[in-house]
Order: sequence, then structure tokens, then C-alpha cells
Amino acid sequence: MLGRIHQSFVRHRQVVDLVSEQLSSAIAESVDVIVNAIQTEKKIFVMGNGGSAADAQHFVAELIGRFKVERRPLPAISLVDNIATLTAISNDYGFDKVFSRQIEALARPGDVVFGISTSGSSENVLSALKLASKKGCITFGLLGRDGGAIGLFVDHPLIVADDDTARIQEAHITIIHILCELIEKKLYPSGANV
Ligand SMILES: O=C(CO)[C@@H](O)[C@H](O)[C@H](O)[C@H](O)COP(=O)(O)O
Ligand SMILES: [Zn+2]
Repeated sequence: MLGRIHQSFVRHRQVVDLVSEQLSSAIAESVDVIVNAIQTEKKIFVMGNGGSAADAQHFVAELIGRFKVERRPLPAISLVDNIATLTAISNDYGFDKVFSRQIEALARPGDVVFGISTSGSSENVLSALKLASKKGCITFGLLGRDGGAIGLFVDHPLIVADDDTARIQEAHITIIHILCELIEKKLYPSGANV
């Protein structure tokens, strides 16, 4: 049992180290794109399934609430929250449309649309990103494994190149926190720390 616990921590560190080596420049570039969108009055939409739905909520909570700096709320929308909307779309149009129909209703050109998927192949995330792109949005994929179909499609793929879903998710939340910290710092360089 202790060996297994130790092994999980070792693997966690390996994956986080890999992300730090492989994705730091892409994360920095992502911050610039997201900050530019916010400065030009655009919105950030976030979606994912299961643990990644929780990550989407977490990301949006940091942006609308605050991360480390006292500042105005930032314009982010989670597409995983409204249970009436989620069940109505899934029941009437199919689960594959659960995010794309919300994108159809809400997204505008220049908005940022973030899909989170450890496999990179969740159909509902992929089809929403495809529609977002068609509508002139900027698309991001926070992904795992080889990035899957979503990795091939999005403008900005952030791929945690590991095969273990749990370890990928742990890296994803680390990336989300780094993005939040840097977005805040860039928008509010002299903001009051809390
Ligand atoms: O949190 C976990 C596993 O750690 C699960 O809930 C997991 O997120 C679900 O199986 C998702 O449906 C997986 O979707 P995806 O990451 O491949 O897009
Ligand atoms: Zn999980």
C-alpha cells in the first residue's frame, strides 16, 4: 500500500516536471492571448466532462472571483453548470450537442473557448470547439495523451503527454492555476495581493 502511494507521488512529480519542460512557452503565449481577449471585451468559455467539468468550474470561479489579487471580476462562463440546460439539450438533441448548442447561443467572434479533455477525443467538446472556430472564436484545448482529435484541431493545444487520466488532471489544474496567476498579474501588475 505505501509503495503504491509513493509511486503515485513519484508519477505526479514526473508529469508536472514534463509539463514544466514542454509547456511553459505555450502557457506564456496562452496568457497573452487570453489577456488580449479580456482587454478587448471578449469572454472566456470553459467546458469539459467529469473531472474536467469540475476543472472548468474551478477555472471560471478563479476568474470571476479572484485568484491572488484584488481586482474586478473577469468575464468567464462555465458551460457545465446549468443542470436544466444540460439535461434539456442532452435529452432533446443528444449529449454530443450539450456544449455546442450553448456555444451557438452565447459565443461571439474573438471570444476564447477552452475545452478540457484528458483523452482529447470527447465528442461534445470537439464539436463545440469546431462550432466556436466557425464562429470566429479563439480555441484552446487543455488535453492529455497525444492530444487526440481536439489537439489536431484547436488554435492553442496544451497537451499533457501522459496516459494516466488522474495524473493528467492533476497537471491540468496546475496549468489552470498558473494561467490564473499570470492573467491576473498581467492585467493588474500592481494589484493588491490577498
Ligand atoms: O475524473 C475522472 C477520472 O479521473 C472522470 O470523471 C473523467 O473526467 C471522465 O471519465 C470523463 O468523461 C473523461 O473525459 P475526457 O477527459 O476523456 O474528455
Ligand atoms: Zn478525476
